[in-house]
Amino acid sequence: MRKIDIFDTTLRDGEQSAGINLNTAEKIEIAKQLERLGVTIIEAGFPASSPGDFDAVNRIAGTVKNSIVTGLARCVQKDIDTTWEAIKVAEQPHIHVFLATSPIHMEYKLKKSPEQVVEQAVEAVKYAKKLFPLVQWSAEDGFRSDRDFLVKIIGEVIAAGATTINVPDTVGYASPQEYGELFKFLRENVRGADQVKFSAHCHDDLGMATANSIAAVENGADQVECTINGIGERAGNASLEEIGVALHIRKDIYPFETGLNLKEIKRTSQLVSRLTGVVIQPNKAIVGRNAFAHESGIHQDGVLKNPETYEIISPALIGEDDVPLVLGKHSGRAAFRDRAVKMGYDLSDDKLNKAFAEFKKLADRKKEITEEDLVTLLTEQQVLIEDVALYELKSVQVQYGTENIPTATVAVTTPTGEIATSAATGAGSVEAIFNTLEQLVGGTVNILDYRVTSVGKGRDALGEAVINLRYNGYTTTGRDAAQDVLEASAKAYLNAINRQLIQASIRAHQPTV
Ligand SMILES: CC(=O)SCCNC(=O)CCNC(=O)[C@H](O)C(C)(C)COP(=O)(O)OP(=O)(O)OC[C@H]1O[C@@H](n2cnc3c(N)ncnc32)[C@H](O)[C@@H]1OP(=O)(O)O
Ligand SMILES: CC(C)C(=O)C(=O)O
Repeated sequence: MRKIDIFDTTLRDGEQSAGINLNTAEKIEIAKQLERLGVTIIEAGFPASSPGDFDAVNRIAGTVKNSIVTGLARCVQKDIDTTWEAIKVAEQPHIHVFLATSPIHMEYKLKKSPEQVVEQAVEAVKYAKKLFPLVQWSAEDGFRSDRDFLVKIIGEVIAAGATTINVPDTVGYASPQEYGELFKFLRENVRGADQVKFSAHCHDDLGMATANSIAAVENGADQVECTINGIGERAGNASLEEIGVALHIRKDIYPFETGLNLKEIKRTSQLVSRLTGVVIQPNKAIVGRNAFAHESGIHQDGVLKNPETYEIISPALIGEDDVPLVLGKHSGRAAFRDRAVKMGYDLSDDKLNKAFAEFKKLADRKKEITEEDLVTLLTEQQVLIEDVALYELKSVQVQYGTENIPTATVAVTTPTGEIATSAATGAGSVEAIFNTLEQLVGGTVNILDYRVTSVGKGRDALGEAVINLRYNGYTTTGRDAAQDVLEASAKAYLNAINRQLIQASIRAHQPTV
């Protein structure tokens, strides 16, 4: 099988994503994980761009042993010298020099003629080659460049000593067919093409980065440049996990070997997400939270009978634990029964059907059915429990003024059916309400977390309050929504207390599960 080198640029092009700024320690941690993942080359940064980038590239070059470490440089001596200072500690020093070749970049950005660009590229590669055994040269905006010009300049940089030629689709404009054809054309027409590696570097502006990278590989590229989770400038780069897994899963049509240790993918993806702060979209291929989550009844039924009915990738392939079937409003009896059995419940068909009917009602109201919800539903069917009396909010009133101490007066119906009223002050309106409710429910309540968010948009959006509290030695989360955030907060508080009452009753009746 033909070897395809994975050139990871998470730490360079990935860090060029708006809002990402990694420090040296974070970059080293990611680089070590990329090494475990088995990438061929790690582009650790752009050493001449800042002392921080220099330091990170230098430390990574001295740390990573099983992947080649490279740094980006413009075609200027100062950048190349700085990159050498950063990279020379590496076992196989590698540099990535680039210069734009498209008419628009040459005329407006570089303000140079095509002849001057050829000269600058050749000089830079010759200079770099005196220092580095491995020199990659990139024709920035290569896809939008004139093909004859590409043939000429690439031929000349190969003669000058380049060992890899990268032809990026810098602005994500190519289609898979066009990008593939470009590689075929260059392989067939560039002088010295057989002496170098060709590399693909795709951006995802039109959502085609992965497809374009694979088209390049099919047409002669030996290396693909990509990032973890597809992060990168603008819409991002081709995503490493998509390329690696696609080539593996479809090796029937892609007979290529990447050398990646696919089991490290999930861990790498989560590390990058955590350190960059870039949340992975739930439906992101391969690494999204929902990538292996079957929610609908017909799919779940099929997967239970044979996972391959709906699963082309096993979660274990990328190092992900078994993903339990998601129980939601589209789930069917088969998935519900499967979960009940896995949780240790042994219900008759009749009881299971009753629990399932309750589950469907709840799923219509709630986005996510938690394990705790299921315990409640299933235990209610397993044993008969008496109705649990709960607290109910009757009224809440707050006196607030910038010159006054906020005071809340709250009335509730207690589990014994009485109406109880109390009042208390607090540093703010919410604290005054919580202090009053604490008096009403009795005992000590510790608020562990409290958040208010708006549900929907606009002035009339509902406020949703979520509160996590500890009461009677147990922790529960309550939530509620109301037009007013103070009312929502009071209801969420009582909801959390009520859930404890329900849980206490269930615990008293629950079999060992
Ligand atoms: C497609 C890509 O992803 S390319 C990589 C993009 N990454 C980055 O730019 C991140 C790091 N960049 C930086 O920190 C800064 O831009 C620096 C340090 C590199 C340069 O900063 P400055 O000297 O202030 O220049 P500035 O960024 O304003 O402009 C870039 C200059 O480099 C020139 N240039 C651009 N690409 C190249 C190149 N490949 N080779 C040589 N010169 C280049 C531009 O023409 C411009 O020159 P000018 O000032 O004579 O017009
Ligand atoms: C420097 C080059 C390879 C680049 O990042 C691009 O063209 O997108």
